[in-house]
Amino acid sequence: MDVSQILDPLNDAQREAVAAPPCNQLVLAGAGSGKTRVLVHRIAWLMQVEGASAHSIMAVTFTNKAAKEMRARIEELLGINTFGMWVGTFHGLAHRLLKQHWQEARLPQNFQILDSDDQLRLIKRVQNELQLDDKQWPPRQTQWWIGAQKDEGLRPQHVNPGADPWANTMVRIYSAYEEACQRGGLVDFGELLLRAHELWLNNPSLLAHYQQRFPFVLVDEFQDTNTIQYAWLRVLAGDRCKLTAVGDDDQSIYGWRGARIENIQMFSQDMHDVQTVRLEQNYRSTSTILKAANGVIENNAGRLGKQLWTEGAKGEPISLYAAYNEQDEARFIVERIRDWTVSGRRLDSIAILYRSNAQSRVLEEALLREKIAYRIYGGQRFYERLEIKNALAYMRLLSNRDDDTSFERVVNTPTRGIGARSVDAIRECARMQGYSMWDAAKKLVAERALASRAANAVQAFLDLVDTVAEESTQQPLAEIAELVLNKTGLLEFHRNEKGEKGQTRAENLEELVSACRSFDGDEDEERPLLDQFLDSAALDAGEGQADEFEDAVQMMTLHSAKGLEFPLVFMAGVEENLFPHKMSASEPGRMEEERRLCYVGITRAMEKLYITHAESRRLHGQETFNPVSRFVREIPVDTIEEVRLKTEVSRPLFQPRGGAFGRKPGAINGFSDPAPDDENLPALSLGGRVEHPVFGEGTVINFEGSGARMRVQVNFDDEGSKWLMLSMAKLQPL
Ligand SMILES: Nc1ncnc2c1ncn2[C@@H]1O[C@H](COP(=O)(O)OP(=O)(O)OP(=O)(O)O)[C@@H](O)[C@H]1O
Ligand SMILES: [Mg+2]
Repeated sequence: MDVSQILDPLNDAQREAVAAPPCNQLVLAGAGSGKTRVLVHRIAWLMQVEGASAHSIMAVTFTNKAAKEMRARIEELLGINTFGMWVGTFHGLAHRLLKQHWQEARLPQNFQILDSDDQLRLIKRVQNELQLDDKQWPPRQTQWWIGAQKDEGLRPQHVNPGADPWANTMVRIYSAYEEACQRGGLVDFGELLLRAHELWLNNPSLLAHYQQRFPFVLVDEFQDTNTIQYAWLRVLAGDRCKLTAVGDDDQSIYGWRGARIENIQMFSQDMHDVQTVRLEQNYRSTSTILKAANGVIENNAGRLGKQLWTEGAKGEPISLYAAYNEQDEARFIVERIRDWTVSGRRLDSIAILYRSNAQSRVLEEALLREKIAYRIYGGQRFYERLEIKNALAYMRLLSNRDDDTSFERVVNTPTRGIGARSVDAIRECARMQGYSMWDAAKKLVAERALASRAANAVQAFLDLVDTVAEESTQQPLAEIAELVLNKTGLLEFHRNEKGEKGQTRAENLEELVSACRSFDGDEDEERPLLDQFLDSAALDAGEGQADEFEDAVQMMTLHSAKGLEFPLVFMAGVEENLFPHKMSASEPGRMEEERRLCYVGITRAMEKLYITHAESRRLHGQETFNPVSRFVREIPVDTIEEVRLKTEVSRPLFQPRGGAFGRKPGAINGFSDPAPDDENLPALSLGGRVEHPVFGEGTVINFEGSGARMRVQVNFDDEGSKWLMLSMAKLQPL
């Protein structure tokens, strides 16, 4: 039997894990140490050497994509089909199980999965039936609460609300919601897991069947399992099945969604005869990148503690770029991508990582402008996002009431009591009369052809659009966008959604205001800026996602980058309040989770890492000034190098005070031989005092570039040192 292709590509510690006799295993190791590789090779080993059939193996992965890759890799190693092997995410596997055993799970055969939006709507309906006011009982909050109970494996009857009236009401809604789901044959995401768990608990013979079927279960990214997932695994494993859990406590980043790092420690206690394997050699990154990552994560307390080393080359230093704003940041990244591809590298060797979804917009625009293909991993392109399309539809109606697509899109968004039947009637009338839907709606209302409630709602919608249109005349584009978001209730709707999705949608909407603010339009165009903007947004959306096989830059949030690796990585927006996210500041636990996220980000890079931050950033419609992230300061200084733009002037222009800078007297700009575009710039001198409208007073300590692109570094008395674009910074010499 030739097992060399399974064992040869492994080091000793990895081999020990892969070739161990069947046992419970915990592989605990840092990023890039080959945990996922061990998992894959272990499966190959079990099949090749222990005689396990594909049928007898279950592997849990973090994404469906990872599942696919795992199968492909095993098939490549063994040259066999993995048909019958269960590989997937917890949710995917639970769904598969429930589909097969719908009767035992007390579900109708054609049960439907409720996505988060549908779930919210159902919760609203249930609350209305219970005569609970949405304002007092925000449905998002209820949704979040029910999800949290399910993640902990709790049904309504398991929750003890005590005398707390709030908790009592939550339990009441939970019960009613559960009944409604059961009546409708509906299963939400949390329910998939809970139901699958109960399926086994309630059906011992079925459980016995699966325990026999799956003597081997392997789990990747174990540090991010929640209570119900872990319970599910343990029940399945019983005391016969051998469980291999692979993880890294330093990469636990889903605590906010109920994941429990403690499961790693529990594992050794709960399972017997656990072989614990530590992998310490990193194969992914240069020693510089590894050192930086280690430097950051060391600041967390209570780690399980791991050493990570590499034989890899030292590589290039990490480049830190202080952009003066988000546009400059995007421009910088695009230029570096160009440099990289000029040297013959592919685009898909590059990833741009960011903390929040809304950050992608400026980056996307810069890439589109430069015609660089990109793909947003695990998400949609900005202008294709549901909430953005809704807002744009309103803006289109302002400009053209006869835009039927937009009319249909938002006539009942956010919901205002215009049902499908009324919309059908409007569409039909429009068709018969050759009207636009807008005109048809007006006609039907005037003729009292709709039920009175619907008619009122339609009238309210027509009035709303007219009013916003009226208020928008002569307004700048960004104000129009703000009017739309506020008056239509779109922003409020998403803000009231509890949980990450609502938060993300609200942020994206605010980001749309930023997009409007920085939209210049074409000077030669006579059409209103609004129309130009709408066209440009439609074009951006129409470009479509680069398809799966096209060579493209990968863009994603730091969360979705887990488990992946790329030769070149950009971490963008590494600023306080953005990353660490401002919501984490108050809780030490959350701050440590943000730091782990930073560790995940840094360790995605194989050869080269760029970290960028912006002195000023327009995000979510607001201009913010954030200092560089504390995480950057935690990176050892000898691994990092600040990127400076080349100074384009060679003549000495400086006026050091007291000669500390050892240059000939002179001003930074404007004094000797001013370039034409220098004329409006304030005359500053090195060592001179200046005042900034936001940062207050400070001392000029450095400069680079020239003319309109000159940047100066000012050490502000209260805010510390910052690089500012001289032409934009509104600095006053004192
Ligand atoms: N023994 C080895 N020899 C050569 N390359 C290896 C070895 N082990 C792993 N690698 C390579 O190192 C990289 C990291 O491996 P892998 O993705 O399995 O690490 P990981 O521990 O799962 O990382 P993460 O914590 O980020 O999920 C991969 O490119 C992998 O192919
Ligand atoms: Mg991995």
